[in-house]
Amino acid sequence: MQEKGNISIHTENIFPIIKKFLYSDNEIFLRELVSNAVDATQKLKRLSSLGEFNGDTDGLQVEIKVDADRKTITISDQGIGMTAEEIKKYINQVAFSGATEFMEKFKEAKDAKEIIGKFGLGFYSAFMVADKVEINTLSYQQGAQPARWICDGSTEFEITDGDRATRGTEITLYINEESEEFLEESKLRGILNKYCQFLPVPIKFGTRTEREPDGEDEEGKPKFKEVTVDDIINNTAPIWTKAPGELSDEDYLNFYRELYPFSEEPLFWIHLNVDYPFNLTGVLYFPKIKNELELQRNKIKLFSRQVFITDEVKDIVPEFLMLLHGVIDSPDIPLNVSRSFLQADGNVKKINNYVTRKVADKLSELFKTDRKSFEEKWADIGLFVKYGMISEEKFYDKAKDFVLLENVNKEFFTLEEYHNKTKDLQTDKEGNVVYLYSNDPARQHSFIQGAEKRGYDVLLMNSPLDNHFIGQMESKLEKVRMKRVDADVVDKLIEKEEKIESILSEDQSKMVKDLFDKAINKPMMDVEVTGLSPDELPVTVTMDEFMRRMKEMAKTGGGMMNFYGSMPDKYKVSVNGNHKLIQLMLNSKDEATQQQLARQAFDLALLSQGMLTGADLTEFVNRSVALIGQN
Ligand SMILES: Nc1ncnc2c1ncn2[C@@H]1O[C@H](COP(=O)(O)OP(=O)(O)OP(=O)(O)O)[C@@H](O)[C@H]1O
Repeated sequence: MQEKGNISIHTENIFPIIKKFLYSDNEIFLRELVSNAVDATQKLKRLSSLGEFNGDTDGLQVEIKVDADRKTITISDQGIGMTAEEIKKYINQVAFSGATEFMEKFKEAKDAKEIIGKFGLGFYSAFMVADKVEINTLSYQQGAQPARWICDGSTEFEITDGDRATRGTEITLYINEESEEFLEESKLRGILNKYCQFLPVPIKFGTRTEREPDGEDEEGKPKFKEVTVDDIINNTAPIWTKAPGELSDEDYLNFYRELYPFSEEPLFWIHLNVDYPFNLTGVLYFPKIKNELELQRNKIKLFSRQVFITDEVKDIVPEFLMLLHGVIDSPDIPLNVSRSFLQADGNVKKINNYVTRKVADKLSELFKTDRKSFEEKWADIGLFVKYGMISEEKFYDKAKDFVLLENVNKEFFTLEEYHNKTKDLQTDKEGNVVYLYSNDPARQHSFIQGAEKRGYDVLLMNSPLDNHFIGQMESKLEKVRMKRVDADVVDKLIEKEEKIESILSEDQSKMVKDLFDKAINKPMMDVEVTGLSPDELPVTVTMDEFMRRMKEMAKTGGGMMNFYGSMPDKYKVSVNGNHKLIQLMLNSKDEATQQQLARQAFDLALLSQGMLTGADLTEFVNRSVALIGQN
């Protein structure tokens, strides 16, 4: 038999065009051809289980070989094979019908890349790297004749009788000049590891030597011999294909190590398994995140029936879940994922919601069953939970019951517990419960101490997301305000009805203000004389909560925020009129001494917050030395 024909493509130059646009990703030819070989093998197994094929299906494998001299790569399987009729139908028509459609769409397309993503490349992706492709195949059907198909990348093909003696298909690629890199064994191995690591049929790529026990020597010590075995590059039964009940913790940990060698152990994991309304399996691991938000991304691998697709899972899992590691396998996601496809696909949204829910459920379960360990892991989990709460409404609704607030004394509270803890002492005159927080306990030590002396509690909010988280809590929690502990003097942090009166007369207050204004002599320092408890510090320097937040936002945001960003830093200098130092100042009639005392008290306030630097610090030290010397 010999038959020549024309593949039904109207445009002659289809391959050069496809090649050109797909060049950056041309390694996927191997994924496509190996998965076809795996499919053919799986089909045979299915026929066997249906009783439609009676031969042996044990030990079926797919083999990849490179011949650097002949410049060929062959992919062979022992699957169902094809008859000449089937080649015509599946290769000439089916495999290439995509190409025809592709060309039609391509002609009117504005963005070629988008179009490419929508089409399964399938068999003809072979022409991205090969000048000529040959199929040698023998169908499993009784009495089938072997067939050979050759195509040189033009639209012409040739089918002849083949000489293959065993069932299955062998595809030979005659690698073109630009693609010779694929003839390197290490290159090919890398691609196989990337795409085929978990395919369900053993993939053989060459051989390797192994040590095998070989009896005992004269002294009774075990002997070993070197044997050559097939190098099977894949794990055919990765854990996500198994039922959770069959798996131990060690299995999950081992799989994690297989995915991410040299990584720290994960904190815990979730086994995903759903078959309605979409199919999805997978295992997601919670890594130790700490603060390296950016570094951790792109660690989830996406598979479709155990074929690796991509590790860019944006759009398939919500943004915050991209911090997780692991695998997701869904046949409902096509091999060639394109952004536009994902955005339009209803399943993707459902997958998104499902994964979010499962993650929230798992966290909730951990919290309920072992709160102590949950608290211990909070440094890692916390960032993730907060990220989720900020970015996903659905996640917020679940996480609000297990998100923890940590105070500066390393105690943990749920939102409800914290509210109950603080509501009595920390409610202001407008009925708002004011949550105090510190983003830098070492620096804000004196403020924290002051607040704690009042019986107030101070939260620790020092993670990179806390600014957003604080904003979110205020908008979600009714009548809760957040204030950084150094936003004002402690008496005014939480404004109450009762006021401590200043013992100074109006004139005296005015005098003290003038004295300080003069001594400080800085336009960004606003002096205010107020009556605080006598045991509060004589001078405290603060920046208003609103102003500080606006400035912080201006650093990251733009637009309206620029207005605040461009304003100079403004601080409030609260002078405690009830402190005995102020009396001392007023009693001294010598203005120079008064000035010196005012400046010294101001500098001490700056010093306690690490704000005293440069020439001011030097001057302070000199002045202090002089003051000690006076006694
Ligand atoms: N190794 C093989 N053994 C048996 N049949 C094969 C083999 N390779 C390809 N075929 C047949 O050719 C058809 C076309 O293959 P092609 O890869 O282009 O598309 P596909 O596998 O159906 O879909 P996809 O675009 O997702 O790869 C297959 O559906 C299959 O029937």
